[in-house]
Amino acid sequence: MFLRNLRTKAPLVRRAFGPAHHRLSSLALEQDTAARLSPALAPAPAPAPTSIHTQIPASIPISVYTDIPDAPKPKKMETPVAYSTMAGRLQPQLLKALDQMEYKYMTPVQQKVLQLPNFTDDCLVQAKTGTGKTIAFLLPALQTLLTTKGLPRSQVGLLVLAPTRELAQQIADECNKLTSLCQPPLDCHIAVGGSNKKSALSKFLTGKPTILVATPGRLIDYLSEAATRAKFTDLRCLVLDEADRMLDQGFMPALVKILQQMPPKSTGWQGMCFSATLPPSIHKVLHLVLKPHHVRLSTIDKDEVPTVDAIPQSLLAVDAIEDVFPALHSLLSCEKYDNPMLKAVIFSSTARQAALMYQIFGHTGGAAPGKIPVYQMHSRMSQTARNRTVEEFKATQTGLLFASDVVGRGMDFPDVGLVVQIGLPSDTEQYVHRVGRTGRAGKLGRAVIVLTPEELSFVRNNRQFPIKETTTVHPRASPTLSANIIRQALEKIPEQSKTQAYVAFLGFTKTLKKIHGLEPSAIVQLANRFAASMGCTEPPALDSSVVGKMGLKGVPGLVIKGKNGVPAGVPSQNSRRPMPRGKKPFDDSTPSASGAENGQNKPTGEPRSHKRPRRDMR
Ligand SMILES: Nc1ncnc2c1ncn2[C@@H]1O[C@H](COP(=O)(O)OP(=O)(O)OP(=O)(O)O)[C@@H](O)[C@H]1O
Repeated sequence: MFLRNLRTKAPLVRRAFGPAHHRLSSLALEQDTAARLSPALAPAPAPAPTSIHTQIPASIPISVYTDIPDAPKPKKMETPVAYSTMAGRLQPQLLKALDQMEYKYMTPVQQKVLQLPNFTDDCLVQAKTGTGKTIAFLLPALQTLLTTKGLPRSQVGLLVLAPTRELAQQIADECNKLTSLCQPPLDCHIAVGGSNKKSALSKFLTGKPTILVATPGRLIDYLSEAATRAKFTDLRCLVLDEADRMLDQGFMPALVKILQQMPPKSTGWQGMCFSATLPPSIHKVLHLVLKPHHVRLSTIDKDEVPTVDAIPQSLLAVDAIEDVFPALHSLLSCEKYDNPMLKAVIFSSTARQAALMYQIFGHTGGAAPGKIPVYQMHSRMSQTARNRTVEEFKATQTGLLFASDVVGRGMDFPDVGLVVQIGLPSDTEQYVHRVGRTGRAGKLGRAVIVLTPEELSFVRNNRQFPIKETTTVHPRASPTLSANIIRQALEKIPEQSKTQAYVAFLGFTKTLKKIHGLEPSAIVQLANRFAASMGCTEPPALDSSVVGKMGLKGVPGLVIKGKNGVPAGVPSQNSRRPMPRGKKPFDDSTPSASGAENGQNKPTGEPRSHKRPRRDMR
């Protein structure tokens, strides 16, 4: 495998993934790199290398990582309990549906929830990603709906709130499977943004929506109508999936508005909060949906990390931001070589970067390894394109999905074997959820995080995760070839895409100022190097209003339209000569140099969703 036993060869690996000009550089350049990196990472100076690579100063002191704990030993599996034992406690039509879904045994979280003496208790439930929490909250809630006398089917008895449209749809799909045998039917409606509100609302008002799965924004729209509000007077259960997200500052105002339109908690509706991560910050707001004496369940031990044990987590530390795309290319090529049916999700920090990487690796740039479909998923796409991507990526056996965090939580894409995170997640919880897109339902998976020196503090500050620095150079890895393929791909990417990715990078990096510890001028410098890594010969020119909104007015290094000799309203010519340094012919000497494998001759990775992204959806 590509990423193994790094410790002995780390300096070599990092050199291998440096851009062409790094690798051609003299010792002086390497020393310069070391000086640049050490302050970011190591409190102590780097130990002198003692290996055969003595002539190469270790840019990152290996000792920094030696105390990262090994992956925890998997917990002893408890004997699974069959769903058939729930006869008498769950309605026969639910049990039959579970059987049809081939869910013979309860997962641990399902077992814990279904062993509660009372299915109508308020509860806060934590269980690892991919362990069946959806069924764990749906079953007790559906059981209540099916057994409560006097609940009119045209009234919403169960309301599930989820943070994203795709997750809401996925929950509704699972719910429909569970209720498929119920007679009379239990109708599940969905209220999410990006769809035709008028027709969905009309169906909701004229139909029998006993269950509603919604995202907060669209539900608030719905609730502005008195007739819609009247549908909730008999509410029996409210579930917050991804509860910590639903209760964070971003969603809190919307949640409060929704709760104001619901019957008061004193009417007795049940509150259920589920997530793989429950940071302490949520406890002060739990009272909004849970009674003070609610039940707390967890399948995660106190001293255990919330990531799945069966997912080895690796760090691929690159020398510099310029190395990220070539390193990713090399990683994916080697992974594809090892596993021709590779199915991977590659997360980016921003929608624009996800779109850019889709272009680099997909139809436009053609840098993906041969014969692998490439998909994109982010908030800048139309909802139709997003839905199509979800459907197709769920169904495909192999493919690369370049995604932003719209699918970072909750989404269940079967058989994803690899998750790659490019750069920092927005927070520790998001790291856990992204990793959790693989290794689901007991399957195997691996997770890699690709970090630049400026980002390595994430590993240092989160030693609870068993992240191992990666090492072994894969025999098929050819950094020169990867750098060249990426350079060629970047030449085909429209300048506008690069400018958008640059602006998004600036914005995101600024929001993470606390993590980076970077001053505004350093953020701009880093963003300008990101621009260089996209093949821009100068930083993209920005409108001064954009710069003002980001709070970066007057920060040196930015190119402002109408200033710096750049005409107003005209984008800078930043992509005419991409990556001018280190331009070299393809490295045909490596085994993986065939055009078919590396996409030199034709656009590899046929895109599956190439509808033009819609502007500013978020
Ligand atoms: N009892 C079961 N037996 C077999 N498979 C199951 C069972 N329950 C759920 N699954 C499957 O496990 C997978 C993960 O389920 P689910 O999406 O509910 O996980 P989750 O815990 O909510 O994950 P996340 O934290 O990422 O939201 C799904 O593919 C689901 O079909």
